Amino acid sequence: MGNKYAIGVDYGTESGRAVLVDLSDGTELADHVTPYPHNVIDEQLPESGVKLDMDWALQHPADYITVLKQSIPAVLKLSGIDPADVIGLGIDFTACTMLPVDAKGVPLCFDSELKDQPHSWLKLWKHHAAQDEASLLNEIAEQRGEVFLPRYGGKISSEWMIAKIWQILNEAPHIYERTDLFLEATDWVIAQMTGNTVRNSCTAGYKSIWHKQDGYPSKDFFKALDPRLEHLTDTKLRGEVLPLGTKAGGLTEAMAALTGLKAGTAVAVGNVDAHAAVPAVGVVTPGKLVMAMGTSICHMLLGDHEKQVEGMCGVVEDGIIPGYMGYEAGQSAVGDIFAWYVEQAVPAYVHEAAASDHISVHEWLERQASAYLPGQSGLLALDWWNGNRSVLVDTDLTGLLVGCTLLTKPEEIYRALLESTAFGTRKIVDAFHDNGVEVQELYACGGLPQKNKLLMQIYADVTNREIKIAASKQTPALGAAMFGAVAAGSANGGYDTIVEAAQQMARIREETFKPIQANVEVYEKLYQEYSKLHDYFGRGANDVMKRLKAIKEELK
Ligand SMILES: Nc1ncnc2c1ncn2[C@@H]1O[C@H](COP(=O)(O)OP(=O)(O)O)[C@@H](O)[C@H]1O
Ligand SMILES: O=C(CO)[C@@H](O)[C@@H](O)COP(=O)(O)O
Repeated sequence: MGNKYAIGVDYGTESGRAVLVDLSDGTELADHVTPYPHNVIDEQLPESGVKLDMDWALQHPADYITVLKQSIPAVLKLSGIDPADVIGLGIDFTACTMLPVDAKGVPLCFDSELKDQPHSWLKLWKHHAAQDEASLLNEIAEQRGEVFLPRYGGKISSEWMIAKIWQILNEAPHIYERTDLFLEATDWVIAQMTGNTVRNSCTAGYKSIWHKQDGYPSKDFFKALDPRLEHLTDTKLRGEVLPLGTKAGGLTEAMAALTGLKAGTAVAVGNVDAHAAVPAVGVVTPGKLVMAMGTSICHMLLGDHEKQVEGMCGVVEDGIIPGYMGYEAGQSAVGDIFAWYVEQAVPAYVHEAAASDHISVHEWLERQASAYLPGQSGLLALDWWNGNRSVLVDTDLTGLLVGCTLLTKPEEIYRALLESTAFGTRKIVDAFHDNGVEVQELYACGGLPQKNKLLMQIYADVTNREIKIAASKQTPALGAAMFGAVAAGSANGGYDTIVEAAQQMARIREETFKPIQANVEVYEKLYQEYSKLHDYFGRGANDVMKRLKAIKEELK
């Protein structure tokens, strides 16, 4: 058998990327990025211009097919390989990114009667408008002593499936009625590729409160939320839940024509972006926390036992690597905070200086900020520009910057924002480690480790741990390709397990970031201050952030 290949497609927040990988050693022969034509829809619906409320974030499902149509032929062409040698395909996605579909699997937003109605659209992971439903769900689950709650750190997030579905039911009952299935976008794309609608155990476990042994929460629980939800899991959430790496089916003739691949090519069940990245950096055992660092951060960790950790996103058996408990935590905004600052708050002279140095504003600010020592700016920030996903699990929290004076410079604020996100990660690392899920080493992948060395050094200093960096620029896509190879199986030139695939294909860089002791000591002091602010504003001593939000909403 000559060389065999797999393609992984990573569906991020703003674009989809395909990577074509040699299965013998993980070499990436080609990659291609397709920005979503409609990007994130958070102000008004396409065509109709219907305005969206605060905290909404939608996407256009057709954009995902555009990614397949553009990026797969592009990687085939760039690599020059014979498409018949591509034996497996995998995808990974942001999550919970969900949509309502009709009995034929067609998104309701494609229906001309419904397309002007926001709830018929696909809700992106960072759609945060279902907080009321999430809060009530948590209250009811706690009162009833639901056993699932501790598995999700004590709180179900407004980003996840049940809160989003409930919001649709509350605000647009007719859309709920018209829905045949609520699907994760990752499962919908797989259904388009294979003609088979199946759910994957990763999104079902982390985002839809599904458990390998117990299944979904009871009908009684759903009835207690709202009698109309009583049969949700047998009806609109029905469907087989398959483990990661399972073959969902073969590529359809229509998709083969669209992509240039062979019909029947093995396609793995869907996966989540951050989770797919874990085997792609070679992590298949406990103790190693993988950070997928981009617009947000997802923190992924394996454990031998199910432990309770405050505010984690969840622990799911086989949720990342079969045979282990997969733990997830996260920060809802990281790169997004830096983007906000660069786009909304940096003075014109900085943009001009960056342009004249032929570097990006981020790079200019990083260079200037690198000249400061930890603590030298006198600034401290809370990283809640898009709420707090772990450990407080509260999307109504907002950002904070303390210590500004008339002498404060943009690069000092930029540095304080970088540091605030590192403190947020430290909270998560401590929450795991102190609750018996050990964190010995950190691994980083995603866009940020490639873009900002200062950021990575700050993370090493704040967490006092060495950080290893993924060699691939498209780590989740590489992981998705590895799962595609597992779906194909060794008999076809792939692999039988993800562990075997990781042994052959995963790669990290030689360069690592090691903590610098002098920095560690200053950051320890700053972290103690961060923790005081974190608890004061985040644990109810002063709910000013929520009151400000309420006043803003009243004035809408
Ligand atoms: N030099 C930089 N330093 C820090 N952040 C950056 C830099 N350049 C871009 N970013 C941020 O990187 C984020 C995009 O990360 P990336 O991993 O490419 O995307 P995604 O999260 O969609 O997968 C954006 O939020 C952007 O603000
Ligand atoms: O929430 C998850 C995974 O559970 C992510 O999909 C979400 O944070 C989006 O990730 P990106 O920032 O687009 O890489």
